[in-house]
Amino acid sequence: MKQNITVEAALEIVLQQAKPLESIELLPLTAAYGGILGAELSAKVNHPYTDDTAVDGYACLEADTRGASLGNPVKLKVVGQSPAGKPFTGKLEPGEAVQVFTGAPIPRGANAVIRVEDTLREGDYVWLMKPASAADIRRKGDDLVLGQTYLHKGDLLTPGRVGLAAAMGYDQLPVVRRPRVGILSTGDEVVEPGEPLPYGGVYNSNSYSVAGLVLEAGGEPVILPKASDSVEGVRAQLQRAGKLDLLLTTGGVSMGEYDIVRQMLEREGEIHFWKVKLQPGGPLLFATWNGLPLMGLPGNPVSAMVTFLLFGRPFLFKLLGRTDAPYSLLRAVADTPFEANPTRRAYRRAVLRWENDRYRVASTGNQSSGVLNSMAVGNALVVLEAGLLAQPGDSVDVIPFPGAS
Ligand SMILES: Nc1nc2c(c(=O)[nH]1)N[C@H]1C(S)=C(S)[C@@H](COP(=O)(O)OP(=O)(O)OC[C@H]3O[C@@H](n4cnc5c(N)ncnc54)[C@H](O)[C@@H]3O)O[C@H]1N2
Ligand code: MOO
Repeated sequence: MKQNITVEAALEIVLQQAKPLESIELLPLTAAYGGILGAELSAKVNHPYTDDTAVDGYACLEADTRGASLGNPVKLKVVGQSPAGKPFTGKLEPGEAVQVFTGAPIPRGANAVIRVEDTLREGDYVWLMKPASAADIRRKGDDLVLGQTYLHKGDLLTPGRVGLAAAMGYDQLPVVRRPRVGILSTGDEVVEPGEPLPYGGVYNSNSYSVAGLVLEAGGEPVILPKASDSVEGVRAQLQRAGKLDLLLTTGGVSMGEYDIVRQMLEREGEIHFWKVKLQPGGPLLFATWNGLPLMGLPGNPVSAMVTFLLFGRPFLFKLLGRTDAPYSLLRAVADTPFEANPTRRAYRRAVLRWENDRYRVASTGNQSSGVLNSMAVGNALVVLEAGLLAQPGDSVDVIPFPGAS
């Protein structure tokens, strides 16, 4: 078992254990948002289907309209209408115009369009106050070319991408199965919200904050009932939960008194590392139990969330084959001091904002790992290498919380 390793070394071990999921399910478009695309997708159609008009107006021959102006309008005969969805099927001849509506195909014989506001209709005729031009024609395949690949394996299915898939002709999408992530909170003092809180008790927040993070990373959280005090009890709960891809436990890792989970690991597990040089979250543990990857998140509410963000989220991204980064890093100007940890890399909760063309960050205040409020008020972590503090005005590295603003 490795101990007291760096964040980078720990992440490498975590990622080594993350095996991309092979299973793909076909989901209707409305169920696909937030999922990860499991295959390359090429367009089944051209879009636009054919050359069409970008404006409401009249299609005609450009040569017929050259020199048209308010003082010298050009008169064309209107020979038909082409609303979107009901294309004009005839052929336009010189001196003629067809009334068209945005999205309608350009009739055969026409090569230009004039906007309706630059015309005057008079019975079967239309006066053009300007020359018609080809600029308002959208060309066949301008957006999508039949057979070309536009969406890629590993893409996060954002609303724009789901919309694009629909435009490409797909009613169902191959989506990577969401990894099932068990969440097991330990600790005798931990009580479920809604129950009376006894002296010295604390409500279970970890299961719920971490479940939200799992969901946000693309996983399916499975909150397990509080661990009973035997390995068999935990095993029975896990069996009831069905097959898991990762088990997250919270609590009980600080001094190796890892209670049931420790017993489980001793009997049938392998600990890959315990303790990482970071704060909060120093006592993080990572193991394999009975073939199941197990991340022992520290019990302190902030530590559990921060370690999930730094290690659990990248693990799930790899399982899902996501091609986007699990989190981003940017630079900001510190508005308040940020305290260093002498021996570990520190991640300080902060409020990040954009002001006068630059990012600025301010501490959320009390940085104790028990102050969960800081994860609600804050929207970012300031990253400080061991021994390096930051003073107001210094430029610092910042990780914005994914999905927060
Ligand atoms: N003597 C030492 N004590 C501690 C050390 C150490 O190195 N030596 N490390 C500290 C650090 S750092 C952390 S982080 C915590 C981690 O402790 P554990 O993982 O063993 O967690 P617990 O002791 O079970 O709980 C810590 C804290 O968090 C509260 N908690 C636990 N579970 C939940 C939950 N589901 N929801 C809300 N709050 C929870 C618990 O009541 C404790 O207050 O250890 C330090 N101690
Ligand atoms: O690592 Mo603990 O999370 O410092 O509080």
